[in-house]
Amino acid sequence: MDVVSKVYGKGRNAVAALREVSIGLPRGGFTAVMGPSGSGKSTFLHCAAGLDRPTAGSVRLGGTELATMSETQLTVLRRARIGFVFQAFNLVPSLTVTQNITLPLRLAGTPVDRPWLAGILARVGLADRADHRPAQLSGGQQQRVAIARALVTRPEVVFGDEPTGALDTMTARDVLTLLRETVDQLGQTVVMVTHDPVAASYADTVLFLADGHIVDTMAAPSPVAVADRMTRLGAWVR
Ligand SMILES: Nc1ncnc2c1ncn2[C@@H]1O[C@H](COP(=O)(O)OP(=O)(O)OP(=O)(O)O)[C@@H](O)[C@H]1O
Repeated sequence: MDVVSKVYGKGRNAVAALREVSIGLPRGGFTAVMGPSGSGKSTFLHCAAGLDRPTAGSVRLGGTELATMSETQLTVLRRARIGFVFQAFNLVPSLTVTQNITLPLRLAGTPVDRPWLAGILARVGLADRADHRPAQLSGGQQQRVAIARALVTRPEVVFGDEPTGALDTMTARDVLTLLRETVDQLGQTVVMVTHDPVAASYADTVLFLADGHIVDTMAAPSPVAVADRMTRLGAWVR
């Protein structure tokens, strides 16, 4: 990402959500994005993932420039090369676990690689739930389905927007451990927005945003160090 700016609205109502942000996210790394409310985290994620286009600047995935792509081109690129995990699991209630996981492949017209699918089901611990429907699963299991769905296309990057935001502490830990394993064992690149210093501590690097700028990065983050940095950003001052 090079000198990326994003302005919402026009004239006197214009809000600069990102201000000339330049950053490279390492392939095969786990990056967490933190910052106070309104600092631009979601905007950063949306621009990096091709869900939204920046007002100015360059966003690249591998060698592909995203900033100038049409909506249709972005849709095709997202389907083929990016995985998403959101706070709300966004599963289709009428489909089984397997059908939910393979939905991105069907949308892209890509055949299902059965051994890869079986491996993913095993990795997320749902091999014995393959024919269940989402309503028959716990919240943590549903988020595991969403992670499996994000991984099934072998995306270059998995983007998470508060992926553990709807989960209790223990279940959140399982999901974070799973994301960590995809990085360590599959070489997956993961970028995750979170409010939770413990969640951020599972990442290799934390980016801190404030007022549309990246104001700091932290390697090998501990929950305490992340919480301390957030406090100094005024994130939790009431
Ligand atoms: N669609 C939009 N139209 C106008 N302003 C927007 C829009 N989306 C975001 N903003 C503004 O841009 C700024 C950054 O918003 P963003 O959602 O990226 O922050 P955030 O760090 O993700 O916040 P939070 O932690 O509260 O989710 C905020 O001032 C917000 O009000």
